[in-house]
Amino acid sequence: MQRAAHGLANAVVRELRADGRRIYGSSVTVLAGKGNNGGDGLFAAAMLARRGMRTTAVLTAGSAHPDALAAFRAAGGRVQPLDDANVEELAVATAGDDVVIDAILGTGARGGLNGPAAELVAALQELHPALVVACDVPSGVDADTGETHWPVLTARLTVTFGGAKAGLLADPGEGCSGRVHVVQIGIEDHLPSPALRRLTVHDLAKLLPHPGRRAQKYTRGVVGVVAGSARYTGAAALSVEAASVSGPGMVRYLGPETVARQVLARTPEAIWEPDEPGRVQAWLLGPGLDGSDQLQRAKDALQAAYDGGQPAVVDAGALELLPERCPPNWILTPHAGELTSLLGRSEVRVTRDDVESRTLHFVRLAAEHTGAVVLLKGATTLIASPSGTVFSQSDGNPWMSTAGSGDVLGGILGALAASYAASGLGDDGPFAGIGIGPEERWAAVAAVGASIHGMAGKAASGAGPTTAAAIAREVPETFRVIHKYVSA
Ligand SMILES: NC(=O)C1=CN([C@@H]2O[C@H](COP(=O)(O)OP(=O)(O)OC[C@H]3O[C@@H](n4cnc5c(N)ncnc54)[C@H](O)[C@@H]3O)[C@@H](O)[C@H]2O)[C@H](O)CC1
Ligand SMILES: [K+]
Repeated sequence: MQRAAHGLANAVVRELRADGRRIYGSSVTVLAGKGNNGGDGLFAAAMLARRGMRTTAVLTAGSAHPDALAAFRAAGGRVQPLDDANVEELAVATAGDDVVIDAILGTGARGGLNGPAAELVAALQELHPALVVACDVPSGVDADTGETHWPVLTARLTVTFGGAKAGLLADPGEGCSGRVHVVQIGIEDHLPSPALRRLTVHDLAKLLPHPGRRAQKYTRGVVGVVAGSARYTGAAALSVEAASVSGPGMVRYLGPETVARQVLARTPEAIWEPDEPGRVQAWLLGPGLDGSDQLQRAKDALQAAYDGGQPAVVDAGALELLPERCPPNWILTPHAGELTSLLGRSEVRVTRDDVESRTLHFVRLAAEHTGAVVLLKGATTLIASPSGTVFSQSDGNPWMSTAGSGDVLGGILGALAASYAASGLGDDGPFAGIGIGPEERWAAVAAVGASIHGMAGKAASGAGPTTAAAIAREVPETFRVIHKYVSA
């Protein structure tokens, strides 16, 4: 607990300094619950009091961790028990402080806040305190699933202990947590393996496909793309362009001649396949599909992938063409609305809102029911393997929610699937090298793609508007940025 409290107190000091504020004389209120989460908060506030901060503890449950409360009082902190009569007054006073530490509920929470604590947090959320730092998890966020129970006080920073909890890596929980800072407290070796895994740029540097000295275009991975239509020519152009800049040996395009002309105008390196396509190592099916001819081409390609054991990235309209059970090297890329339809195929009747409030639960369920890797697109992208492992990537920014962005993601994924199908997923490959087991590797491939897409989108956007085409154009530079992290 002391190490946790030290980590929390130091993070608060760093954040205040980054805001250009003095520590001495600044004010902090810790909202302290009755358990060990409150204990962490009170011990941390005692340390801040000893550094000259004006400190108040609002005891939200009447009692508090005895030793921590004693330490807080001994350090000169002011204690304010919360009750029905002083909610408004305490909310206004707390909101005016330089820092609010949310230490009401942590991993011991069952459901969300209630009573005066809930009223206080709801009022504080409306008053927008200058700086909110959550202790371990924002109170009201389920540490295991990321599900949230209103009200939750949105944090700028969450200081968590031992490891990033799943609830901080899955929406809606991630959206309430701000930046996450992990404090090592010496229990790491005793923690179960994380329920969610996030690939870092260092992981990506180890995993990115690299052509061997004697590579040639057929050995580096050829991807077949069935996308677009007379009505949605852009989807074909964007997904083929994105695939071609993501490292395959070649991109074969299947679609109507009118669309192929526009595709080749943007990506002359692609090969149009008007009839039986040449050999591919992976498929991308679905962006912008419309009309019976394209749907038939997608059906034929899906059947060829199924019969040939080839990986397939299945997006948008092609999601309607899936067999009852998919091979584990298929990557489905629904958004929340498409996930509800996917789940409906196995009689799971949910709404888009249901999915968005329980993203981790439903992405896992979809992978289990379909047998495929399921990549659920969103502010945080979750990638579930049918084996139950989930990756969480959150490298992009909200400007990427623009037309065609999903088509670009599909192209990146298709190219990576082709490159890795040619080599890299074996037990002697880079995925095994970072502890990714054989049943998780296709989910990891999808996580690599989601991360590259996010990084490219954030770079293309800077802090402003961008387009899907600009995201695709940023992919080569993103590979170069990642490559800088290759340890010498
Ligand atoms: N796990 C570890 O190795 C460490 C944990 N640390 C900190 O401890 C908390 C978890 O503390 P715990 O006492 O188990 O529970 P909480 O403090 O999270 O919850 C407080 C208490 O409140 C009651 N409660 C449960 N649900 C509700 C609710 N919805 N409304 C009101 N009250 C509720 C219940 O009785 C709980 O016991 C962890 O987050 C860390 O901050 C250590 O510091 C580090 C090691
Ligand atoms: K908390």
